[in-house]
Amino acid sequence: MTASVIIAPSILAGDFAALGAECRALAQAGAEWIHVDVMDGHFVPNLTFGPPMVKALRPHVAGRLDLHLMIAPVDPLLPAFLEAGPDSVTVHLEAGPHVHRTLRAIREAGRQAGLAINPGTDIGALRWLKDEIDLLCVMGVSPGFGGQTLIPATIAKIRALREMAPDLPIEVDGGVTAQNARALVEAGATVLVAGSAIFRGGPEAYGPNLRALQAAAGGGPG
Ligand SMILES: O=C(CO)[C@H](O)[C@H](O)COP(=O)(O)O
Repeated sequence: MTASVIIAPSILAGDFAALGAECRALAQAGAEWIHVDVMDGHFVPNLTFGPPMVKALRPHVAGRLDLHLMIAPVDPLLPAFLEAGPDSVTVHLEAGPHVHRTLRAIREAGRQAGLAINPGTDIGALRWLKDEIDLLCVMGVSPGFGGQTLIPATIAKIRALREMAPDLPIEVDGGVTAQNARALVEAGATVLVAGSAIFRGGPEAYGPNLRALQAAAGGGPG
């Protein structure tokens, strides 16, 4: 499993005055995914990007644009975000009101459907939703801000989810560092979203930071 670990830099930690350049610099450094966090100031206590911003970023993302919607309700804005051109769209189980319908709409639009779960949310719902999703996003922190510390119980939670869904890509988002990457991957994570761990040191450090996280995770390039 470690050979296919993907590092997905979270643009939330980038320079908001130069996001297109940041995406290009990350691709140059070897990133194959860019994780884009949409926050609504309601579901989470922070406000970031709307559909026009995601659409403007799209041409600057050479690989996969992994869109994470931290908004509630999500359905009214979903068509505009789908039209912005992401490869995958992740919505929160907690955002409701009808997540099954939302996941279906994402797949019907030809995008990969992701389901995110907050640290305090029980994993039981996965049993009923796992056939509807292409990606499970396990929050390692309470969503809203970068730079937080991983909640330790995340590791046991990922392990339990991996048992429930042996083949499902599992992304962990929030608090990922070179110190905890190996434990997260050994528990079953296949995608590591990282903001602070990639962006610290500026653009010249993106490549070394990506490679350090990949090496710590124990996988090859990804
Ligand atoms: O979704 C997020 C926060 O809600 C971010 O993607 C996440 O926090 C990444 O930042 P860092 O690696 O600095 O924790």
